[in-house]
Formats: sequence, C-alpha cells, structure tokens
Amino acid sequence: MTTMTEIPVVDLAPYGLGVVNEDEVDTQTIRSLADSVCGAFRDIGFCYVKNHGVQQSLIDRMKAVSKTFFEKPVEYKKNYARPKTDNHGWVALERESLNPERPGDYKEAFNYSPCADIKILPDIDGFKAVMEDFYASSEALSLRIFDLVSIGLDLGDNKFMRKCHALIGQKGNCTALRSLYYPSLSTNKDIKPNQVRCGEHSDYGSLTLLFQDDVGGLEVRNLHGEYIPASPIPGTILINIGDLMQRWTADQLTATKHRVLIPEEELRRGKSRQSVAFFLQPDDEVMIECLDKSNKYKPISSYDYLQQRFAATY
Ligand SMILES: O=C(O)CCC(=O)C(=O)O
Ligand SMILES: [Fe+2]
Repeated sequence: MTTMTEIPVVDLAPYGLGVVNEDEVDTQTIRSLADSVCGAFRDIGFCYVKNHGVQQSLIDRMKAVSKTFFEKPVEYKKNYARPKTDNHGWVALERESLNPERPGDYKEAFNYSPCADIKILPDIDGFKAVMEDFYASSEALSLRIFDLVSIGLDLGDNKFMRKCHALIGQKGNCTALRSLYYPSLSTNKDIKPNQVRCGEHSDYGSLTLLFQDDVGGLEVRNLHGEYIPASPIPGTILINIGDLMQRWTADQLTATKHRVLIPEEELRRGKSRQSVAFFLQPDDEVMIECLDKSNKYKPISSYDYLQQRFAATY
C-alpha cells in the first residue's frame, strides 16, 4: 500500500478538451494517462488536472454571476429556493450539514440542471447562458475522464463509463452543477462552536469535478486518516471519486472524505470563498453492480442510491 501524503497533479493535455478528436489519440498515450488518473483515484481518491481545456473565461464568468446572485438579499434568493421535490435551486446558509454531527455548514449553494422541472432562474444578466455553457463544458470533460477510468480499470469496453452516463443534462440522469458560496467571516463570533464551511463528507455519485478559487481551506483525508490541504493550484480542477463509484468498483477506487475549514488568517481578512462542483451521477436506470463480479455490495439502481443519500442529508 502506498502512503500518499499529497494529491497528484495530472497533465491532461493529450486527452483534454483542447484535443478535438479524442478517438485519434494513440493507445499508449491514453493508457499511461489512464494509469496516472486511476492510480490517484485508488490511492487518495483525488487528483488535480491541468491543461483540461475548460476555458478560464468561462470559469471567471461563472464566479461573477454566482457572486452577483449570492450577494442579493435573502428575500430575493428565496424566490429561487430548492423545493423538496427537486434538487434545483438555492440552498440557504446553514441549511445543509454534510457532517450531521456539526452545526449547519456555513455556506450557500445554487444547484442547476438543464432538465429541472423548475424553469425559473435568477434574472441576472448572463446567468442562464453561463450555467448552460459551464454544464456543457463540465460534461464534455467528464466523459473524457470516464474513458480514462474505463481504461484504467480494464473494463474491456473503453467507453463503458461514458455509456452509463449517456443522459447527462436530460431527464433520466441526476448529474448536477452546484455553485457554492461561503460568506466572509470577520470574527469567530459569527460562527457556532464546531461550525465549518463544509463538514466532513464523501460525495455521493460517480465522480466530482471541483473548481475552487484562490482562498483555500479545502482538506482531504489521506490514508493515515490525516486531513491534508488541497490547496488551490491556479489553472487546475480537482477531480474526485464519489461513494457510488467506490461501491461500483468494489472498493478499488476510493471515495475520500473531505471538508472545508475556515482558515484562521481568513477570520482576520474576512474574505468570502467560492467554488463550483459538478456532481456526476450515472443514468437513473443503471444498475450499480460490482464491476469485478464480486457481489461485495448488493445491486442498486443509480437513482435509488442517490435518493437514499439525499434522504440522509436533508
Ligand atoms: O467547496 C469546496 O471546495 C468543496 C465542496 C464539496 O466538497 C461539496 O460540496 O461536496
Ligand atoms: Fe464534496
């Protein structure tokens, strides 16, 4: 067993979105990339990717429209609140505890999915277009990562994972884009004992893309059980495994716990933090059965698995 103490950075240039035709990349190059990505997912469950091909200008626009929304009064944001029946919309401050043993997370969120039943979006210039574009780019990148996972796991069909996520953005798939906002804190008095920005948790689905800003505070639990900083690296995206993927791979890939604390120096500076997560979920009907045929976990549909997890968080 390795003793991973840091999160590797993988150069995705040969298979990133900058490569127009991914089917023309030679097998050797893809294999070596697949081994690096899967190696990281086995060891620590996280890797940074650089040269991924998602436009920086799109990431900047996402951050800008989100900030405009989150800085509006609560009365305005309430018009866009997430209903109980749908995962789309605004999630208020302290509404969620990703670690139920802690007070509510000191964060707000806006969940977006192009196929949500609620069609009303905040009337902020560019909001809808940015959400749509960001969702589309994140989807395109994720499909390439799924190819690397299929190859790295030797699934036999290099497009297996991609095919299990064929309906992203449509009815029948629960993949969600989430813009997160962690308000500024100017003193310790603003927060409750043990409260953090985002409590210890592992993600629910197959894979998560995480775009963080330069503020920091994200920590990932390594094999020794110690939380190590996942410091922002400009130009990179963090990618991590979710619980459903760990279960699917019969624990070959690791869904690692992570959290966001409030850095001490930030209490002095009073700076808000933003991040954007793209939570991937296989199509609702896909049966999650151990890929190694071990039957280590009972088969369950992707949809039922997600509903179970939501029920435990809200
Ligand atoms: O904001 C972050 O950096 C992490 C958020 C996260 O882990 C989550 O929402 O699942
Ligand atoms: Fe997470």
